[in-house]
Amino acid sequence: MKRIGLLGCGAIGTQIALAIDSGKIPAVLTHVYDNSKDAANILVLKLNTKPEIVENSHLLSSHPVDIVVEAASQDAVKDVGLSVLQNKRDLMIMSVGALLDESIYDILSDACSHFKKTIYLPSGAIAGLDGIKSIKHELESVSITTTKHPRSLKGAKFFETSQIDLDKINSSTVIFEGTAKEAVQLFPANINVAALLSLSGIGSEKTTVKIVADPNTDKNTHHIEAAGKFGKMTFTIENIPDANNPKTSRLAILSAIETLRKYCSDDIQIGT
Ligand SMILES: NC(=O)C1=CN([C@@H]2O[C@H](COP(=O)(O)OP(=O)(O)OC[C@H]3O[C@@H](n4cnc5c(N)ncnc54)[C@H](O)[C@@H]3O)[C@@H](O)[C@H]2O)C=CC1
Ligand SMILES: O=C([O-])CC(=O)C(=O)O
Repeated sequence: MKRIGLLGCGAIGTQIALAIDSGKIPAVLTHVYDNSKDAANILVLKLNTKPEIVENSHLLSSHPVDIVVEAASQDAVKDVGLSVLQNKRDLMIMSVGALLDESIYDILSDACSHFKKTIYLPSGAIAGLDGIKSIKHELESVSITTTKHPRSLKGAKFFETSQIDLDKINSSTVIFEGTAKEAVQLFPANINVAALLSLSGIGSEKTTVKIVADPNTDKNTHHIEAAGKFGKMTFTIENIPDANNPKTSRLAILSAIETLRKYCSDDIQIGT
């Protein structure tokens, strides 16, 4: 049975832990960490099989786990990613935006080959990455338009310098247009999907992002358009937001659970 260390006990981390506890993921959750001690304690209370709460994030991979699952923040990836691989553990990353920093990407990618370990990036809150990966050498343009309720965009770095007041938006409004690289820096908890799209396709400078605040939506919608020599692909994913964290879609949680289930099972593997 695989042993899992969990970094981040919020919306995604909690559902992953419950999926392990219920046997849906055939593994044991042995260690957890969250910057918020309360978040870690509340999670452990919900579990039948209690993991140990470690004192800092680096300690997760010093224990004999097979994989560390990051469901915390881009900073957490930058802080512990390398040490997880150096300790010869696999790593699953949800805060994929961190990898659009080329120096972080190169360090982690080199460490994977050096230590013979793998980083897993679940498809998160979107679908279609199998197709994008297959046609990446023939891709000419990729765009993603993400529409969320203003409450799901609150707290983003973007608003520290923008004049836009989310509380005053009363109809669907484009609040950001730019590259994926800019988007993940300005909206670190909202647009990791643009990082997944960039890494699967033509990179973060050529992948374009539009973010729309719509007070009349109750979904997190991602509309992707890709075109090139191969033809054209469009995907629209209308996600139900998580009840505890409206920034995060239910699909992101389920894709994390499915990626881990696959990692922990000897099974037929479907898809590219
Ligand atoms: N790849 C994808 O498609 C998606 C990725 N995400 C990303 O996944 C991550 C987790 O998402 P949620 O669980 O919804 O967030 P959340 O905000 O509900 O939970 C995050 C937890 O991590 C903790 N945390 C934050 N930084 C930390 C650090 N440096 N060290 C230790 N603990 C830390 C927080 O205290 C919090 O309890 C976020 O970065 C989010 O942006 C979310 C949705 C989709
Ligand atoms: O869950 C979503 O809809 C997308 C999201 O927050 C992200 O990509 O960071």
